[in-house]
Amino acid sequence: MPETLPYDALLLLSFGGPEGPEEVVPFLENVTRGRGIPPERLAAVGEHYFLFGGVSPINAQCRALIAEIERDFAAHGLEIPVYWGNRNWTPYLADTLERMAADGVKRALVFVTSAYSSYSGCRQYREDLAAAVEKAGVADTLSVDKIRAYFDHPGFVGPFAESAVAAFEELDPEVRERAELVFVTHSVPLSYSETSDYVPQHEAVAQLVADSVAEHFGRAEQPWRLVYCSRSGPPTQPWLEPDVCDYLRERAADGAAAVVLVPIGFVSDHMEVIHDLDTQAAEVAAELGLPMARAATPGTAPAFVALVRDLLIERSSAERGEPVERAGLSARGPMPDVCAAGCCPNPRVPGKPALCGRD
Ligand SMILES: CC1=C(CCC(=O)O)c2cc3nc(cc4[nH]c(cc5[nH]c(cc1n2)c(C)c5CCC(=O)O)c(CCC(=O)O)c4C)C(CCC(=O)O)=C3C
Ligand SMILES: [Fe+2]
Repeated sequence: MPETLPYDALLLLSFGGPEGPEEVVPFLENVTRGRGIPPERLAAVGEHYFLFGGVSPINAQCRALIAEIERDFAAHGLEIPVYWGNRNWTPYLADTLERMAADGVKRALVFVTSAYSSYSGCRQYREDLAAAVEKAGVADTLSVDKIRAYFDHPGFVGPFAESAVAAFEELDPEVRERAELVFVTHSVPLSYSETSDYVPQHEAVAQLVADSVAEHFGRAEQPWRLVYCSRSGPPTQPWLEPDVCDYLRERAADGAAAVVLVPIGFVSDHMEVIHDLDTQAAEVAAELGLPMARAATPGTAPAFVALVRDLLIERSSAERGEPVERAGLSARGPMPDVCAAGCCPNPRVPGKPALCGRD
């Protein structure tokens, strides 16, 4: 597998989620340990999972993506094995690292199922990698690098551009022309967004997708708005706003004709998408009599699967000291291979060891 040297494995690293009712509470305990989430919020989020039989969609989505990555690698003659580990549920990252070391893996490249920079989407994964390498006792035998943030890669933006157009086309032709384009991502505390490019990166993706929509429908310009879902934390702590449901109420009051929601914050239909958008926001829109369509996430779109291969080859070439072409559609990307010292900090837990960064 010369194209992927010096790497001898790819590790898909994700969030993890429960796969049965009895797993919901222990999963939430893993996620929120030491994070000061109010008990009411925790109970409410538990209910979101119970509404879906206690099963998060995320693990099945990771399995499906890995199956497609393996097929894509084989079709392109890449023989590198693909492993899977999660931060918050089985298969736990530390267990996977232990198995990789036992299999003889020496240097792995990590693909995280989060496209943007922020504490939650980047450094927290790198801190968990540091902790898991320690826990697995593989620090001396197995090293890991992390693939850069890929928010503006054509393999991520392209599927959203297509699905946004498809969502407009789902709407009644009567309202399609006047439908408003609304991008949705996961809210984070302002203390995270102020210390990362989280918002400008989303704005860059939103503009690219809006440009594609405008071009497809032959419009001079397609206005858009970025809104947020899944706020948690105590009410006293400021988070990114507006919330998607509040925004829908505001737009309906102003006489909006229809909305197209594009969940650019999510690589697949996570709980936030199937609950906060398809259940909660859809309910609010129905009450308001506001027609709503929701664009698909990349999931296992061929372009997104190919993105993983492209980023693996990009990073492998870079590590071999070869010149590389880096795909990136915005002025904000491509991001550096190795995170800058002190990037994406969590002001509440400073100084935790993290891998894959200059610090
Ligand atoms: C930016 C971001 C992403 C995107 C980047 C990425 O993909 O990693 C993300 C992903 C996800 N978040 C997820 C689930 C949860 N996140 C929580 C809590 C929090 N998320 C935060 C941010 C983010 N989260 C933050 C700032 C908190 C507060 C606590 C803290 O400061 O860390 C809680 C606790 C309860 C609650 O308060 O909601 C849960 C259950 C799932 C699984 C979904 C599924 O099952 O399909 C996924 C993919
Ligand atoms: Fe989250």
